[in-house]
Amino acid sequence: MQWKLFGKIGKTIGSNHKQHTLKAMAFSKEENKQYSRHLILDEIGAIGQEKLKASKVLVIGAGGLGCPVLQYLTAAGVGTIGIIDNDTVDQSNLQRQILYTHKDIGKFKAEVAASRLAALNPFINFNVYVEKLTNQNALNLFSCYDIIVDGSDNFPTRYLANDAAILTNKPLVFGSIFKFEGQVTVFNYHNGPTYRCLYPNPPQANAVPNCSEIGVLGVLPGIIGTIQANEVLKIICELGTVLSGKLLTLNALTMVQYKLNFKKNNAIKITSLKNDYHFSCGVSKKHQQEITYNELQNSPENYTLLDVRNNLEREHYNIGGLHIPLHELENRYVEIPTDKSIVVYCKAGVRSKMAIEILEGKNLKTTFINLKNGINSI
Ligand SMILES: Nc1ncnc2c1ncn2[C@@H]1O[C@H](COP(=O)(O)OP(=O)(O)OP(=O)(O)O)[C@@H](O)[C@H]1O
Repeated sequence: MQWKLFGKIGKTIGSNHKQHTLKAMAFSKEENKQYSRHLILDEIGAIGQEKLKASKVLVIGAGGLGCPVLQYLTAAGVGTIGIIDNDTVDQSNLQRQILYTHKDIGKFKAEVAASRLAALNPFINFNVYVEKLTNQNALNLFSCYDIIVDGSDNFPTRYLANDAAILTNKPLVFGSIFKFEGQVTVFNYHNGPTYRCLYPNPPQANAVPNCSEIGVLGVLPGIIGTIQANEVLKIICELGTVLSGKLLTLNALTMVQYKLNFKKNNAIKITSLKNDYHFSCGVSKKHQQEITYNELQNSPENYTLLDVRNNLEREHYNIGGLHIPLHELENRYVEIPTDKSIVVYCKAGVRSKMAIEILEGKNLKTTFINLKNGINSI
């Protein structure tokens, strides 16, 4: 596993924060100054701050949710923070991923995040993993931390993180966002309810689009990520009531929030990680032909292009071809010529897959091919 350390290299102190020998931790004059507003809180004080320093938290994803989680955990003085993300900064991330600037476009998020966070708090150890969380690395990685925070944006990662948290006996602080709504809860807290108790069945193939497909209010991950960070601090400092068995939902437009109770389902047993989380989460159950943009460029005359993005995206940039937005496809598929194979495209290759599923049910006498990773790949 490839990882780097930023900031101060700290002592390794067990895997369960409750077992840390707190008296071994001493704060420098500088740390005392940095954490002074925590230190004067009766509920945190020196003991709580020592617990924070002794704790190790892994954050999956340094995106919309990960950025505020990381900032507040760093500022609060969580001693060791792991950041796993294999993605690079894209200009469209800057609307909500507040650790990054224009200068960071194209750089690895996990690396940029760690160097920015080290400037915020030089007393923290950062472990940077520029890779994807997979069923190959999850168990080893999770076992190095006390608490896991899920800031990812996809179902395979959520089910994988859930199962790995159960197998390594770690609390998993979950957050998710969709347009104007967010959810937060804590899974597997003291063996409490898990993601599979709340959502036993993964959604149907491509049934739920992600932020790049549907959009998200920029401030929403800030709100939800901050609530996730709050849960982490509560767990470490043993404060308040942890959101275990309770799903907090928040609508940023109405500011209405609910706390929905859910129970542990003892019939659900996780004994090992699954071989293929992509398959089990239905990202692509049915095999679809795919073509890369480079392959398409070799013989464009052999294909008709079909753009299924919305009007605004089309106006902003397109690579030609017919334009039928996904939501109009059911009514307008008859407009598609069938003399050539159809290469369907969208921004990231998700809506185009949904479009192909629809079109394949229409018995048109042609072949539909997905443009791999959409026009993002150009
Ligand atoms: N399995 C995984 N391992 C590591 N990081 C992951 C994994 N799955 C998702 N992520 C990361 O989680 C972050 C989620 O961030 P966010 O929801 O803001 O979406 P994004 O991918 O950055 O942006 P967009 O969806 O608009 O393209 C991303 O940086 C992504 O790389």
